[in-house]
Amino acid sequence: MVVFQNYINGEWLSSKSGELIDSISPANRFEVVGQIQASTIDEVEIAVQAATEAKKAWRKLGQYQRGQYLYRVAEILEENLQDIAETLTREMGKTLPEAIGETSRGIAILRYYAAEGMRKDGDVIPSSEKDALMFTKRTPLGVVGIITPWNFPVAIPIWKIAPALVYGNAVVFKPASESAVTAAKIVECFNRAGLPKGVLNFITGKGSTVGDALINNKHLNGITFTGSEQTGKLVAEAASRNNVKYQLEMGGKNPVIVLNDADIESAVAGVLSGAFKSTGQKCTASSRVILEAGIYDKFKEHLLSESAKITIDNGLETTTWMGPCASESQLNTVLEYIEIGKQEGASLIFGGNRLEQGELANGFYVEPTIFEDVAPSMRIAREEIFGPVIALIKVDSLEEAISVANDSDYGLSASLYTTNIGAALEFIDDVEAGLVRVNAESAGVELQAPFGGMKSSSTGTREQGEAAKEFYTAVKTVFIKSK
Ligand SMILES: NC(=O)C1=CN([C@@H]2O[C@H](COP(=O)(O)OP(=O)(O)OC[C@H]3O[C@@H](n4cnc5c(N)ncnc54)[C@H](OP(=O)(O)O)[C@@H]3O)[C@@H](O)[C@H]2O)C=CC1
Ligand SMILES: O=C(O)CCC(=O)C(=O)O
Repeated sequence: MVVFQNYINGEWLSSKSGELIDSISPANRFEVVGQIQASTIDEVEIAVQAATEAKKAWRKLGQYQRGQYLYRVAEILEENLQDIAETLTREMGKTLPEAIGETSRGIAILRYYAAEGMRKDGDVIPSSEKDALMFTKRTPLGVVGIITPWNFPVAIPIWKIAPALVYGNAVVFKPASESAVTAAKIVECFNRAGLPKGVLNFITGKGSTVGDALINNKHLNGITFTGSEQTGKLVAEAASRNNVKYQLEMGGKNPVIVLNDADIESAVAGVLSGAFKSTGQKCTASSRVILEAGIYDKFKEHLLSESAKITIDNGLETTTWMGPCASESQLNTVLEYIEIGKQEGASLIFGGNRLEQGELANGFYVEPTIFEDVAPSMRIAREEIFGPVIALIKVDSLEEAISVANDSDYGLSASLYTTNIGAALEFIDDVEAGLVRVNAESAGVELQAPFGGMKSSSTGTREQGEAAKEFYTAVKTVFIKSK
């Protein structure tokens, strides 16, 4: 059994608790992928102290030199791509091609932020005084706490750690327990790149203890979090209490509108991929499919025939299109929502069952599931399920479709399928979402563009691309006169 330690002040260390947590494979509950430390609250404090001690030298090193470290991490991650992608699939369940894609994305993110090392960190602003020089200069926050979920175990940690580091912050990183082995392997790439001690610290353990101690630590200068709305609220409360800058990425209930004039093939392909890839466990996953009445029957028929072709099995098998849910609790949530949908009076027209034939009985497999006759007020049309379940909703016009799409507490991603440019422009203008997609699926974000949502989906400034700088730095406005 491989045991993964914490990484604090440049050293891999076992927790003083002496307790370990098994990280199991969702494809087979009897396979333990590795064991992680059930750390103590004191160890969180030690990790924050290590970051606090390291932050000044790291800031003084300069942005260019910090970027050079990220290039080295990218190279090491690339050398280990296959192993890390396989670990991701074994630990979290998504298919190997998806895991390879995600790990490659992690490498690209590292290189993007490595190059930030050579980009500007301020602007010159004309002063009203003729002999003065006035400019802004970005400065790091100091110590940033990073808490990540299990659904993108490589990409999300990297899209938080890489900008945090290049902009000069020291980091304490607590990953989701369900994907902590993959996270440890990512941290090892930073270690092998020779990062100065204390600049990146990694601590595992339960969210309710280790995560709670981190978000309530008074020495943090920033907290970035991706996960559930419930935990996000706790992060916001703790950060507000301690006057710490924070950024939250939480849920979605992402609509896909398909108009009568849409290309059916492309709309069905987009819905299948957006709703069922990664077993629907993306905050950008499509969950409400809002169809104009004139295309409803044809779309439904094609969607059902394509859904029937989905192969479900262990993500390591080359023939698998969709893997298991990431955990037993996630599977149970999905099954509960399927029951809720039936009780609410929606019609189940595809799937709806746990899969338990042969080896599948040892894992957390569920069929892709499609409901119709779904009213926008039903819970399956309002609450985030985070599984392969979609609700078909019939509407009579674009205006009604946008109104249904906006009738949600969330506003992360929204798609429209149409060949009418006027309809596309109206949608772009009126839909309440941070990611607005036309003739493209709701999931899948580009690393160089801002990522985040409206309403309950996100709080704080955007992640990724250049936008990340807003969160990880503060602006100093400098004014200089010659005498
Ligand atoms: N926006 C997104 O991308 C995601 C959304 N979700 C949504 O959340 C639901 C539940 O998933 P779940 O994994 O339970 O999400 P959580 O919000 O519980 O977990 C996200 C992260 O927060 C940590 N955490 C948990 N409790 C606390 C706490 N009290 N203080 C500080 N950190 C904490 C977790 O640690 P630990 O793993 O140790 O509990 C994990 O690292 C999903 O069904 C889905 O709807 C989930 C994942 C990603
Ligand atoms: O759609 C994507 O690629 C990213 C989704 C995401 O960030 C998430 O599910 O947390």
